[in-house]
Amino acid sequence: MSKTAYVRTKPHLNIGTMGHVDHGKTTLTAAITKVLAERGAGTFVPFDRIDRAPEEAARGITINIAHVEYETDTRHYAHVDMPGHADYVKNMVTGAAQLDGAILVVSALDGIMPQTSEHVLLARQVGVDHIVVALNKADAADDGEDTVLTDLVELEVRELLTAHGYGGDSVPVVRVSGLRALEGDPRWTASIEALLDAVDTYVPMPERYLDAPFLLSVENVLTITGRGTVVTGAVERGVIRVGDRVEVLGADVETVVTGLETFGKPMAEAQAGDNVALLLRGVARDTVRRGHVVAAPGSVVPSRRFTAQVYVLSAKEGGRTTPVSSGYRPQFYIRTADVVGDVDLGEAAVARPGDRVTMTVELGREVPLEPGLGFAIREGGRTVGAGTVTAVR
Ligand SMILES: Nc1nc2c(ncn2[C@@H]2O[C@H](COP(=O)(O)OP(=O)(O)OP(=O)(O)O)[C@@H](O)[C@H]2O)c(=O)[nH]1
Ligand SMILES: [Mg+2]
Repeated sequence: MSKTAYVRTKPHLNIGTMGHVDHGKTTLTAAITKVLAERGAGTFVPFDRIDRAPEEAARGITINIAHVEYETDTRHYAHVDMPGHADYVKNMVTGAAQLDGAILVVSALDGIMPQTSEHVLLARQVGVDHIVVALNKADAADDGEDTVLTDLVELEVRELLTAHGYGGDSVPVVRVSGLRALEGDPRWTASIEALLDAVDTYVPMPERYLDAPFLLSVENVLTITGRGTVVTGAVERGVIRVGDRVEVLGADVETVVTGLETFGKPMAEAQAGDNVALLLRGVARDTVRRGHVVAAPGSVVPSRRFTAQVYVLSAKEGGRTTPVSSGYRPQFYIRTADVVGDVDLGEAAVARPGDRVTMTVELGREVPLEPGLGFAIREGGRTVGAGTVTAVR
């Protein structure tokens, strides 16, 4: 079996759709691949191939993050379609951690809903610097030439983005219909073209740290029968080649990368920003888990204790209604890891919803940490805080 190798002809970026449940993220993702496939740049991925886990098909919602790839005239994109449902925000957090830009999908019929705001807040926290808005369902929002309702939703979205430091006045807001574009209606396929142009021009090519030692946070682990254990994720920094030695932090094994693929295409070398699958020599499937980190041997020292600047979400933002104090033990979502941690608030002693505080955290296990790293704090299935590491102890 020989597969066509991946050829890097254009800059590669990671983007994704986020937003409230049922606002049309998956439909829009399918529509984007359809419009580009008709341009001759990629393969159409129908809705039911994006939402493909059996539980998803049954419930009709996106649970796991789905990846698709496509190309515009100037760029190659890996696109993650993130879940909108509140229970699955944790997947959204780890998906967003690797995004260079995001398409915020807002239904023009419904306007801003709880996960619209939550996703914008989390995106800011995990370092997504550029958002383009797709005001979806524009086909159904207004009658005829009257766009009063959609105009109001647009204003509301711009305000929300400004409130989270995104410069809402300059963010592109494109009125689209994923559904009508999928059906081939030329007015609405044009709206998808306009959205893609906005992404191409508004989301800048990020700086890639190619000279740094290799690091990838494991998003998924799979077994390829007869070949071994494969881990997937986005390369955070550095370069990796077939034959390179790596260590898996968390599993405490050192091994060799014996295969490298991106979207099913073999590659000899992957670099920061690429979405890849790494075949690891002689590693048992159950020793590696999501949240482990694959890195150049000896290049990172994992730790447990850190100091952070944290924003405690207000009740209105879906956070707690009561303050937290030292001894609080929520879950910390760091890169793709999900680890329990003990909070020490020092002299402040308590933090109320809506407060910005400094805290020291003692994690339940060691993970690679560094100043500037963003994370989310969750408890009982909801996000209660978002922070940035300021010092590692
Ligand atoms: N009228 C209209 N309906 C749409 C449009 N886009 C999506 N829908 C409908 O809205 C519903 C939800 O669409 P999805 O694409 O599954 O929404 P989602 O945001 O991916 O939902 P989750 O992944 O569960 O958060 C479906 O019934 C779609 O057919 C659109 O542009 N116009
Ligand atoms: Mg979906």
